[in-house]
Amino acid sequence: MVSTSGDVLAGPSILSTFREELLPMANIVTPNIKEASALLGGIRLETVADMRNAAELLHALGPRNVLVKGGDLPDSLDAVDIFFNGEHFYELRSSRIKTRNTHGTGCTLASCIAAELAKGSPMLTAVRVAKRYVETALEYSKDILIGNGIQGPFDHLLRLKSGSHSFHRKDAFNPSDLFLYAVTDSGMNKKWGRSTVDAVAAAIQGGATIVQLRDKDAGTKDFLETAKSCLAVCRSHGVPLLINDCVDVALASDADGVHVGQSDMPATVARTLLGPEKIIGVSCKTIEQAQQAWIGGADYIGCGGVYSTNTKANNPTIGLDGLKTVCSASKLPVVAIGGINDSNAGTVMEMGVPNLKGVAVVSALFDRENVLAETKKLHALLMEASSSSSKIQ
Ligand SMILES: Cc1ncc(COP(=O)(O)OP(=O)(O)O)c(N)n1
Ligand SMILES: Cc1ncsc1CCOP(=O)(O)O
Repeated sequence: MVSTSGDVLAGPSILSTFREELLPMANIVTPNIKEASALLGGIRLETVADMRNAAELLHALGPRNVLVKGGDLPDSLDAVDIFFNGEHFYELRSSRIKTRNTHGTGCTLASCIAAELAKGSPMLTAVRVAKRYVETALEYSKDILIGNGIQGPFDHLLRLKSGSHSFHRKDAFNPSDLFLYAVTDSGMNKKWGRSTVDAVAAAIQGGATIVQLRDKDAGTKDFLETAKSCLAVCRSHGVPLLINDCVDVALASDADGVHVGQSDMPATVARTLLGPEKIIGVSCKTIEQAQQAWIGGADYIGCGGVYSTNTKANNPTIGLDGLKTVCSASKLPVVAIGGINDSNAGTVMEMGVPNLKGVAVVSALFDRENVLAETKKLHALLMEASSSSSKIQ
């Protein structure tokens, strides 16, 4: 209806047909901000909260799912889209790519969603994969010069040209992926009678935005097998998978990166082994450790334990004050960890401290009977908390 360049492609005369005939038939509708506003009688859409409201109002017009695209949202560093399936909201973030070559992104996104659905993907997965494709294609073609218009087209054939066989793979770390960080525990999953792979699939389905495979008991061979199986699940959903501690397993499985602690391989050595594109996270409790992680080439820090936990023995807590201190001084994005669950995640996120991008949780997701339901609950709560702290990070 309204292109990325602002051109009106469908005038007001057909708005009522859109609303009354097309939307009730649609499986998903994917308006940008201007289109959502036009469909809703010209309402103002200026914040993520406005986008959630618009998604709900559009859903009431009949489509089964709504994706309000926030690429044009003023003042946001990331591109934030709101997905609503009538039950839950999902805030899907991606890095804003500086380029004039954005012509056709909306059509491409919708076509890619349709193609993923045809392949049998669930709707949220299809949307995530499509977003990742568009983001990767924009990055790939951001500098091409073609034609004379203000906006250039982007290049859909990157996969063939770059020789890459997996465009789901992350080539650059996106800090917004730290929003809901699921850290597995094989003991907990075994206790509840499920495999790590099934648990990871359920967490992703529930809204986990990054996964870490943490298994303190497995031998290298079994750990590698589990990593490969989980990687297949994560890649098909466009969610990064990191390996706890074991750089060799990360390398052998081609996972997206590692998370290392203070007594593990130093970040600088891990970076040399893994190369520039893999993600490296480092556990930090102090400003000095955070500084060192940055110097060592880490991408993010895990800060905690914030609250006490039974998941990790002999791990002194730093509390909310310790978290704030490290976050404020950190040059890297931060994820809070330790004793975080649905009773305190809101408090952590509502603090709105600089650099804090999300929470990492083990037992609140995996020491539970229903991983899917727990992840959905925590995701909804984090969404609420981050929008009520009215931060667009
Ligand atoms: C995201 C995140 N933050 C911190 C940790 C803890 O890592 P570490 O200090 O290496 O302790 P173990 O997990 O190895 O027991 C983490 N795993 N993830
Ligand atoms: C691995 C780790 N590092 C610091 S606290 C912690 C455990 C977090 O587990 P839980 O989320 O169950 O408290």
